[in-house]
Amino acid sequence: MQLSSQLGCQLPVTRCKRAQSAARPVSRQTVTVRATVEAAEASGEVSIRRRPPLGNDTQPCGPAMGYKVGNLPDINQPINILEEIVWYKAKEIESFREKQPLPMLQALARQAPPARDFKAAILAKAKETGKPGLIAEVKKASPSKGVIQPNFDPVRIAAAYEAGGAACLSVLTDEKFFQGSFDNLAKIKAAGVSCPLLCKEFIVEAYQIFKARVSGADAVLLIAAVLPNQDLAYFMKACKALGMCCLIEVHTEAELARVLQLEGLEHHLLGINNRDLGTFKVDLALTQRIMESPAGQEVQRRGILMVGESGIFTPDDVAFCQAAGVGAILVGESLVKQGDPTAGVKQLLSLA
Ligand SMILES: O=C(O)c1ccccc1NCC(=O)[C@H](O)[C@H](O)COP(=O)(O)O
Repeated sequence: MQLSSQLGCQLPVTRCKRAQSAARPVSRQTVTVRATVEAAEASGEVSIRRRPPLGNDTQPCGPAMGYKVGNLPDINQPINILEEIVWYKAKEIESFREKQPLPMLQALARQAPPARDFKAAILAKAKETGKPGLIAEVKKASPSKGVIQPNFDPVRIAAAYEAGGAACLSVLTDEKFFQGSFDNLAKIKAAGVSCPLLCKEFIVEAYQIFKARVSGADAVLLIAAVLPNQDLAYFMKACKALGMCCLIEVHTEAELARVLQLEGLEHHLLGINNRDLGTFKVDLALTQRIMESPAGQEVQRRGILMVGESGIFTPDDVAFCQAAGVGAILVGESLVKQGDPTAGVKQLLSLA
């Protein structure tokens, strides 16, 4: 594979630089000056820090964007759940890599059946139903709600979503915080479900993209709060080489403005996640606000497929997101907790 030598480097350049700068001592004053909510929101830059490679005991992990120092008892603690998840990923990836080194995954990826067209499946379903294309999420648990579906059978749920009219499926693979797994993804793929599959993971290394592909994913999630544009571009390139599409997720208008500078977005999807990662509150009005902003208008002008994510429970919520201008919705909790997910999908999309 052409890209294998480039992708053999596990740390994109920007991440190496961040790790170095994290090693410098951080004064309280620096934190006070730089770490304001306004600065984080206005910049649209990455708000999630990486854990220093040698651990927080030996290296401070840097000022926390978005938090006033008075609100943060210890800058070496994660500022929110997303940062906590991302810090844990380093350990998790290391343990995966011990069992399956990258060259092994790359060889398996070369033998895998080709990825299916995630974006085309959404557009086709939206045309057929007149509703936003549904990405239905196979989600057992979450940090905000704990266990959502105790009677969790990923293959049964995936097949039921497809029968109800979902365009694509999202499969949570994070084990520690969502009780998901890459095995669930592989099982759903092996069961012959024909909806294209999104690997819902917290990607920080190209290794995870290969693991997703080998497990049957057709698309992966990339989170703008975690990844600077240089990393996003690098991972988009890796996905393209593997025939996969990306769902690039933003939480703010400024993040959207930043990711709009990336090339080739027309082949991918952008998502607005309505969940505040500090409070866990979901607010669909965020999708509306961002779609009405100058960056949102640019998305519409350029015909980029937009996804409304999180907190969608009723047909009215679907109509609200559609009116805001999104062409797809990503729904987990409200569908997965239903006894009959097929009926749940039909009801949500008001399909006969
Ligand atoms: O779901 C959470 O509690 C959560 C917490 C921290 C980071 C991400 C989280 N969820 C991931 C998602 O984006 C949702 O699973 C997805 O958008 C579906 O949301 P919902 O329909 O509200 O289950």
